[in-house]
Amino acid sequence: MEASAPQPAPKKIAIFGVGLIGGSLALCWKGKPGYRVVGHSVNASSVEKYVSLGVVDEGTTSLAEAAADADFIFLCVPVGRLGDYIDELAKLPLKPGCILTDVGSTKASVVAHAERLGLKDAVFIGGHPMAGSERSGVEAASADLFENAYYVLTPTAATPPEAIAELEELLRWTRAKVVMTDADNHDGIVGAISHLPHIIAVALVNQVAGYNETDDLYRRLAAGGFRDITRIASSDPKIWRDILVNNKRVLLQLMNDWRGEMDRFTALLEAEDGEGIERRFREANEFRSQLPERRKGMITSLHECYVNVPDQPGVVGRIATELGQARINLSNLHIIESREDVPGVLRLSFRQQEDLDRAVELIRTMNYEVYF
Ligand SMILES: NC(=O)c1ccc[n+]([C@@H]2O[C@H](COP(=O)([O-])OP(=O)(O)OC[C@H]3O[C@@H](n4cnc5c(N)ncnc54)[C@H](O)[C@@H]3O)[C@@H](O)[C@H]2O)c1
Ligand SMILES: O=C(O)C(=O)C[C@]1(C(=O)O)C=C[C@@H](O)C=C1
Repeated sequence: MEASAPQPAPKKIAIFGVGLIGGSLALCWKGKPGYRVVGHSVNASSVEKYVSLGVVDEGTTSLAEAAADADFIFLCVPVGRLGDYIDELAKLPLKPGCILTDVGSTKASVVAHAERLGLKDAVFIGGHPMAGSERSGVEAASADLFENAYYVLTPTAATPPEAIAELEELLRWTRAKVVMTDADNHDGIVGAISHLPHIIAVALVNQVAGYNETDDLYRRLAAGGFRDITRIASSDPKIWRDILVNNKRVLLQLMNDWRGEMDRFTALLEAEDGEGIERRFREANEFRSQLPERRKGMITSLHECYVNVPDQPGVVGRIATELGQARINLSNLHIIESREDVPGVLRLSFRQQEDLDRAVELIRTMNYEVYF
């Protein structure tokens, strides 16, 4: 009998900080042939939790054990701790060629830190997946989190191209689109499209919470618009404390520009310049419509329609009930608009085209306008 060829050892991926992002990354490689995912936390009860959830193959509280022989190390801890982890790892005998990367929401300081330190055998490449959630912790982790999102890498002129290619290859399992830029450019752009919006959302919620202290109707009337613009105000305070302080220089400039935007709006209002206000909305609409739409596999396989519904109690429930009674499988129902003076719009999603076709027929017999 011929002896079978020896299998190459699986690539070891060590993940430090198995929370929302670390856990989601782990799930992209867990169970894939040729990979072994090891999680690290300082806390034994955290290790127990994500091992029992099946997010990693193994877990440990020992930094040295997690890092030993790792082919890839992902630092997924808060931005304020990244430098400390790099310092600790630099003291260990890392596997020659090991790729050390992070997922922090800011890049300039961590890239500069790694460069200053000059790792011996490992190569550091800054990384940042542009996907996330206001939720945190491993319970919120999902293998689909990064699908079709951008994943930024910030190599420097000194980064070996083979190491970048190796990391890119590994990241293919996330189904994200890798994009490269330098760390400073990253921090400027992400400051504007992510960090400033988080500040604005939190400030707005706190402003309204202040008014609400004397009248609870503020809270009760806060509907779609307020929810849409403030979802991210529920993000983890410690994660965001670190991000904002780390990107202070960029953010102070952006907040100055923001005050300018507010002043221009104030002037338009003072002058009752309706045309000017309309123009600002049109301009915003035009830019916003160019934002990339993130299509996840789950969503692209959906078949959707829109239904105009009058603003009357029970209409949404009636439509859902009729669909259920007709055994039409509705996979999602989203109320896009609901105000007193305009009809609401419902978005209905189905997994099968056949379900959509039957739903459209049925809803039209209920005399609601359906469109696509
Ligand atoms: N949340 C997002 O939307 C998002 C998106 C992209 C990148 N990031 C970045 O990813 C990193 C992790 O964020 P997350 O959203 O996964 O947070 P998370 O709270 O879900 O996970 C953080 C992990 O780090 C550990 N941790 C927390 N404090 C620590 C400390 N002081 N020392 C050591 N370990 C600690 C936690 O146990 C947990 O495993 C951050 O650097 C964040 O900037 C977040
Ligand atoms: O969707 C969200 O909740 C996010 O806040 C995700 C988000 C973002 O602002 O887009 C937040 C922080 C990250 O570093 C990357 C992505």
